Amino acid sequence: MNTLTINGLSLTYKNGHQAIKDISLEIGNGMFGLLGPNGAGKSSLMKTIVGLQKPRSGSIVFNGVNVSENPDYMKQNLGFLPQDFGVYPKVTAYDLLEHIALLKGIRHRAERKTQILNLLDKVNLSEFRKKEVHTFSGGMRQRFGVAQALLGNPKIIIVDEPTAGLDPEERNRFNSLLNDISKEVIVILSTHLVEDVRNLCSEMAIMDKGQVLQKGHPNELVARLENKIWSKAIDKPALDAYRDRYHIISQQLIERTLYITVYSEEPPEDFMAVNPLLEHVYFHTLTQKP
Ligand SMILES: Nc1ncnc2c1ncn2[C@@H]1O[C@H](COP(=O)(O)OP(=O)(O)OP(=O)(O)O)[C@@H](O)[C@H]1O
Repeated sequence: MNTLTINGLSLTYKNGHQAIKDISLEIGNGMFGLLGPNGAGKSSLMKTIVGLQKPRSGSIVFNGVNVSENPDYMKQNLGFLPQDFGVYPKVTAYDLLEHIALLKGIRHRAERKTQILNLLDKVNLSEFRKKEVHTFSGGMRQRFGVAQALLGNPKIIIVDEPTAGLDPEERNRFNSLLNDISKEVIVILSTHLVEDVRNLCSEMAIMDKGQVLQKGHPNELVARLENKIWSKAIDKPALDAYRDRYHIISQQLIERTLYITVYSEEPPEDFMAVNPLLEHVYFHTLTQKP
């Protein structure tokens, strides 16, 4: 079992912006979802975990090793799948993996070859190993990204917004691949897609404005909202009046009718009861007054 323990972590950028505020998390094997809107601080947290930037205070301990004091240990055990690689070189999938394997310090030629062929098989790209990576579709690129992240048998894999730009079929295939690899390693998935966290993660945290506002098991967080979520179709001009009276967690136009969803411990008059979902947990958390 791998463990990542983050304790009282804070990070302030040079311009004085505090992107991480006193975060503590305990993460074990399996998929951990880090959910939050744009600018919440997810990337800042992940970059700090992998050692790309130093925290102002607090500690990150991976398998008993303090990451700030011993950054090499994290590097040796890390697989990182960024949102986008930017430029895809005109080299074949096999050759690019070979290059990355060398950078990761896999020196033994036969071992490199075995790992690369196994990984290409795992991500379903064996038949495309001689194709140049820049010709790959979005889904193929993401699967290639997983293969490079898995080179060197990492114990912790960090994945930043992995399904952005994938079509539904590619997204399902990619998600099931992540699910398979997360059994024996820590996979941290940073995303603003509630659905991906619901489908994949056994533990999660919701971040906003540099803070962790909520954490736990998705099903348990959903269960806490049982009998507290209500919905109603309203006339748009009445929205402000409802806002004054109720804790509106989201609003949605469905076939030109405006529906509001509210959080209330007591049944509000003329509202429909709604079965809580993880998206209600997310919106309720983000709209709670401090
Ligand atoms: N190098 C930097 N210097 C100053 N401020 C920064 C820097 N990087 C990020 N920030 C700010 O820190 C906050 C958190 O940014 P971060 O990229 O961590 O959020 P995020 O949750 O990953 O968002 P996104 O999903 O848009 O990537 C934002 O307000 C951002 O503008």
